[in-house]
Amino acid sequence: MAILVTGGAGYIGSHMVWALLDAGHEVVVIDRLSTGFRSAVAPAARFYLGDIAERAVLQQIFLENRVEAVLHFAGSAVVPDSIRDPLGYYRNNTLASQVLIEETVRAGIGRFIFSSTAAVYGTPQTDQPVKETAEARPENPYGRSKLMTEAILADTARAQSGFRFVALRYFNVAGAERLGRVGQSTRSATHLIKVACEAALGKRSEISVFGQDFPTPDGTGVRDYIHVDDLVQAHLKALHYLVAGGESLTVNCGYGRGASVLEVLQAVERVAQVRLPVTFAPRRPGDAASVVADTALARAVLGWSPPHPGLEAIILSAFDWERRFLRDRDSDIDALQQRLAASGF
Ligand SMILES: NC(=O)c1ccc[n+]([C@@H]2O[C@H](COP(=O)([O-])OP(=O)(O)OC[C@H]3O[C@@H](n4cnc5c(N)ncnc54)[C@H](O)[C@@H]3O)[C@@H](O)[C@H]2O)c1
Ligand SMILES: O=c1ccn([C@@H]2O[C@H](COP(=O)(O)OP(=O)(O)O[C@H]3O[C@H](CO)[C@@H](O)[C@H](O)[C@H]3O)[C@@H](O)[C@H]2O)c(=O)[nH]1
Repeated sequence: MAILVTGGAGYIGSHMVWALLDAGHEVVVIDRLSTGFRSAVAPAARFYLGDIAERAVLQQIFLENRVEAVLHFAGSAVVPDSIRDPLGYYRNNTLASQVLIEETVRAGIGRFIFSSTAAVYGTPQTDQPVKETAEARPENPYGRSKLMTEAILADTARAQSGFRFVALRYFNVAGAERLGRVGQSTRSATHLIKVACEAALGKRSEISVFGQDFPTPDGTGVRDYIHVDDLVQAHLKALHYLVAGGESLTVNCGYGRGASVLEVLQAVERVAQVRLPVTFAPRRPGDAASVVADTALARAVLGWSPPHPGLEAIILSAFDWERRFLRDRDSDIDALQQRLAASGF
């Protein structure tokens, strides 16, 4: 039996593929390579170049492979892009997901894990950390496009007794795989930690802090940054949960710890031992002030309680990947592992 990973050539999906293979699963990937890379897909995975909105390619995959679960990462993931191109985001995150869900149900596959996001909360109105039961009030089309897909999944699971899902609401994912086989290679990245690592290595001439007037302790945006390896482990737990007969579930994936933009930039400066070329800019449209996960449900129901590496350890893994990516793709993985171990990660 195989696991289908949509978006398996992307940042998080490529880490997932390695982890599934390591756990002994057969893995099938579909990716249209819009933001992902063929080279990021582990060689042992079976790769289909295609769009999840294309029914024919999905039907071919389900015909040619005995798929027991779908892990759905494919999507568009950049908040500011969603403001510029809302229809593109609804098309790719909501409508294309609807096609995938429909074909999954039609193929009789009853287990589905969805990459949702903390962006569904907007800036939570209740006290933080935010629980899954908090009212979802997304502040941008990206968050709304994902929330609609959550609704499609919930309604489908209510109507189809054989179909169950876990929607994982990721907080801000960062870092590179501990083993160094894969990392974040996103072109023209907008993610704070990646952008800051690029600036530290001279790949960018400056890094902007978007907004200093948020209602947060230092006025800059606060997020719950989580290491990609820990997120991938949450998916393995979610898969076991569904296989064991667990009911459909929507659950946060974060550490329950917030860091401001300035705290992240200071940590990058400590890790990289450089001063960053920081400039200050107005708020970025669609950005929430602060969002930090309540982690109780993930611990209680999935048994997922990652060891909470420090922010610097997450940044170090991202920075080392970025440097290897820049200088030498064949650099010594042992040395990287030793540095990560020495950092307590
Ligand atoms: N990175 C984060 O911090 C974060 C946080 C919350 C949720 N997410 C979600 O996790 C998922 C993966 O994010 P990522 O950071 O790895 O992004 P990514 O852009 O690196 O990966 C997305 C992958 O999906 C592929 N893809 C996009 N649309 C497709 C389509 N219609 N058909 C086939 N392939 C398609 C892309 O080519 C890419 O390989 C996304 O759904 C994103 O919304 C990411
Ligand atoms: O150059 C930059 C980039 C970001 N930020 C700020 O840093 C914070 C984090 O921004 P970013 O790294 O772009 O992440 P988010 O906009 O929070 O979105 C990420 O995290 C979400 C979950 O919280 C995911 O759903 C998205 O896919 C993912 O891009 C925000 O306050 C931004 O305003 C800056 O100040 N300067």
